[in-house]
Amino acid sequence: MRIDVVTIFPEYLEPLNVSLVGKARARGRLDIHLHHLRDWTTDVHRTVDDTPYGGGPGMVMKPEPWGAALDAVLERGAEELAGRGLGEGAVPTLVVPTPSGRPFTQELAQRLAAEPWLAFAPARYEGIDRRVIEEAADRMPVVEASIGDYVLAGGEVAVLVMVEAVARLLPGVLGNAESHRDDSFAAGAMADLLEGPVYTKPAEWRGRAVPEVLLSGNHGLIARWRREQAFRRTLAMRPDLVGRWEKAAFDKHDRKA
Ligand SMILES: COC(=O)c1ccnc(N)c1
Repeated sequence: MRIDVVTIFPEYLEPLNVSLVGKARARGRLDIHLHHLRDWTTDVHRTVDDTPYGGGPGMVMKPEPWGAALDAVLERGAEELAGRGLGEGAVPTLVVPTPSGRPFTQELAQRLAAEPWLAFAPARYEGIDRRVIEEAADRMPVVEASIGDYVLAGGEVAVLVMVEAVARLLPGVLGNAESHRDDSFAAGAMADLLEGPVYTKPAEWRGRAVPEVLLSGNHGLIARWRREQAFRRTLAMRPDLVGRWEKAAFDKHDRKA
């Protein structure tokens, strides 16, 4: 997967060089290119923002630098991907992190993980001039996504979240290929349930023993206990998900009947 990020704070994305994402890059699973938005400004002050039409607080990111930056991203990326035989005229899916976007969920992460090329447009200030997103949508898929109901100073932190959530789903990135099978929110038997408690050695620690069932070696009992624990945790922490899970479980049973 190729990932391009256009930003005025490339240093914010340094964490993409370490740990899981860093290893994926070193193994050639991920090819990440950072682009400094100010490289596409034309004035001596390298200005990327201006006052909002219609008045109001803060500043808005100007369309010209973004338009030129996205042109360059598409040109360079298409050349590189064509060189790898990934179809002439390939375009990225443009991901715009914004508090006014659709929820960034495990399902959306799975969808993005299936794409060969993603481009991220993190905004600062009050956001990017709307015409940039509209013009981009004329030439590539655009996904505006929020990582939660809160506002950040800039979208770069959301890019880190989204890239990590996507990268860990790429083949060969997580050590144990099954690791994300039972993730919270993953598809499959634990779909829509939160992950239950996990334990490791020692069997007793500060007077607290690991639940007996996990030491039993009875995989059927262990699987049932884990599902029950996941359901309890979901009921406690995210009762809103229980309805979805019950429906999915019912539909599955109903289909069998
Ligand atoms: C500037 O970007 C944000 O504030 C942002 C981006 C994505 N998700 C959010 N919840 C906020």
